[in-house]
Amino acid sequence: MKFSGPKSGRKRDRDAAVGYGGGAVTHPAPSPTNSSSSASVNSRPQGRGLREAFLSWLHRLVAGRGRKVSATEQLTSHNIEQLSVSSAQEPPYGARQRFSLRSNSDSICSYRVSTQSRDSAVSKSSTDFYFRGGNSRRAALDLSDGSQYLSGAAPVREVRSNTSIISAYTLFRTTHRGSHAKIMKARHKRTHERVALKVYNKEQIAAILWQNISKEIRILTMANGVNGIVQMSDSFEDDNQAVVALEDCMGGTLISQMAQKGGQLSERTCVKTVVKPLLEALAWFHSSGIVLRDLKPEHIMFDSTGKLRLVDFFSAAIVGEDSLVSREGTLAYMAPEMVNRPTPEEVFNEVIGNGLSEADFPAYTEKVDIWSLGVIIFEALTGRQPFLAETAEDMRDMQDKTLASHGGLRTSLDSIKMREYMSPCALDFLTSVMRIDPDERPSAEELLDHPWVMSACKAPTPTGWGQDSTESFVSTTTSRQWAARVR
Ligand SMILES: Nc1ncnc2c1ncn2[C@@H]1O[C@H](COP(=O)(O)OP(=O)(O)OP(=O)(O)O)[C@@H](O)[C@H]1O
Repeated sequence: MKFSGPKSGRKRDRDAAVGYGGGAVTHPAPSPTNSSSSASVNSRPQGRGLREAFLSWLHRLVAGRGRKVSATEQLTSHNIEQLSVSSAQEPPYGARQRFSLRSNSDSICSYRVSTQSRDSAVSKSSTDFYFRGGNSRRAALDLSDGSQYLSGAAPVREVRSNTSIISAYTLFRTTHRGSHAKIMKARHKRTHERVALKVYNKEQIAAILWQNISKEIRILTMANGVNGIVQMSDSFEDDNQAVVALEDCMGGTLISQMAQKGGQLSERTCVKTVVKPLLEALAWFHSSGIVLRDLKPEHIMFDSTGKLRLVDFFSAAIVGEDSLVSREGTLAYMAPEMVNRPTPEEVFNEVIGNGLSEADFPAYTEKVDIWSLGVIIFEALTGRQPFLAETAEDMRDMQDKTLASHGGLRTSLDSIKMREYMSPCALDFLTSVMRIDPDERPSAEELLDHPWVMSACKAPTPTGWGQDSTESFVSTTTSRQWAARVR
């Protein structure tokens, strides 16, 4: 398989986000021959075609959204396997078919079904079922674990009219046009609360990524009350648009804070205002099975009191639901194991076209976020991005060369005349984080105990942005002791 390389992360601008190129995925109309199956389906009325039973079940499943479906209508992944395998019109591996189905539902779900073909030599294969309900809504259903839907455990969101959320606000002002959404500042008419409305126009997003919007809303719902994560006060989604009302992070991004401090942060300020709260937020995400995949300074914001708030979970993955195989994020902050990955569209096309399953691609882990954290801290302390390249190949080369060279990161610091400004303890922190081998990177939880973090947080310095100091510091606990503990 050959995949196109990501865009460069050199320029600090919104276009640097990569991995979302390509057009919308098309969903062909169902072929009548697909329905000619001879397999039987358990728990379904006699005499009904498999395809009709399947359609009916899917329809009810989506329409019910979390309501219990009666036992006679249940069609398990085992049945789907039979349906796929016994298809009359067998594609090369027997188990791959695509259905385009109609549904009146306005629910949002996009799921893949992994099937196993008994008749083919391929042990794993995937089938993607796509729904197009109402106005070309795309949704697909994960039948591999239909139980969560059948039992009513699926998250059910209130669906309201677009105007009801928008009309609650006034004084709109667009402040950012991103790759997926527009950010508008506004004020709530009744409470006078200032919000940042994130407005997605689905026409401008590849259909294969629509599910990411619902996922972002879900993650924001999960993060309710969690420190270090932007708080959502309202959300709305329909066929064409999604709007999320977020707390307004009036302190700006890490980039703007660095700019105000002359381009870089002192170590103490960096640890207290960025590293520690970021590690705490990451520890929460990772223990909740969420991998961010697009951690960068533009997504690190601050509220009016200077408290860190992470934003933008469009590219995040939920472990166990999403496969961690495709390339996401921004090249400059991408972990080495992520850089040469295929885009989501490329993975999708491989699955549909070549009989591969997503499970055939090697998966990465939450350690991709730990790498990004290292790059961000390096940048916050030095004002420079440690790795800059135009292409994925160059980036991998640079990561390897920098870290494998004698002196590693120290050499990079020498080259930008920064070594004298970084304490040995800070350098030790960065060196332990920026490892080519993800297994060698400590977890967020472990990093919270790193002497650099511990000692800076004990020191009696101002909280928030307050008065900054240019002083660097060395911890009393040796980094070696910490390293021995986490190994
Ligand atoms: N809650 C918020 N309060 C204030 N500003 C925000 C908020 N959320 C986002 N922003 C601003 O909007 C920018 C883009 O937000 P976000 O990354 O969520 O959207 P996006 O469409 O994914 O943009 P991009 O493609 O640039 O990443 C942020 O970098 C920040 O400057």
